[in-house]
Amino acid sequence: MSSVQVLLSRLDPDVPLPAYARPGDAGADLVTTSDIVLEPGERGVVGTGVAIALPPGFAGFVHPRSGLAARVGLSVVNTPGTIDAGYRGEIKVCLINHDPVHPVKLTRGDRIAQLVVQRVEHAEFVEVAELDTTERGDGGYGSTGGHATLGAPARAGAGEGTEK
Ligand SMILES: O=c1ccn([C@H]2C[C@H](O)[C@@H](COP(=O)(O)OP(=O)(O)OP(=O)(O)O)O2)c(=O)[nH]1
Ligand SMILES: [Mg+2]
Repeated sequence: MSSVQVLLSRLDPDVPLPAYARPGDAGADLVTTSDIVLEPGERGVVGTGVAIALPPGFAGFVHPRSGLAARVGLSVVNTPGTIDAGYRGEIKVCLINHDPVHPVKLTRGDRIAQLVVQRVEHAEFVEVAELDTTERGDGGYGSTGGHATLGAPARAGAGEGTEK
């Protein structure tokens, strides 16, 4: 995998730097600098202890970790969070507990999200009178079918999805 050098400043010297867990991983894990308990449905912004200087033409995207999402319902409210190349502040993560029943307890140093660094383009928006015709046209939001349907309202206290 190609790599790009990203300058980093540690704002909290005692927490681990973002790191790729395995060779070839797309995301470098980010840690929380604070202990936090999120009640069901609650969100909270945590620091990661680092600031970065992405080169022009790159952006960072803060994604949830799938293991935490599946095991405890932890996600990122604005997933993926966008880190602009010009941003020099601390990378923060707006976490949310999607579990309907259990609180999520996080401890300083826990890996809570992952940063994906990608090349991005700036669009040059060119206004025209009419756009070209395509097979999809203006069909969206389930126009190709295959979407789920609503079931009966959930029981109070139900917390676990059922695998069928
Ligand atoms: O998960 C995130 C998302 C954003 N940011 C920082 C870096 C980013 O460059 C800046 C602005 O993010 P964004 O543009 O998404 O937020 P906004 O609400 O549009 O703020 P602004 O008006 O400052 O652009 O906030 C984070 O630290 N973590
Ligand atoms: Mg913005």
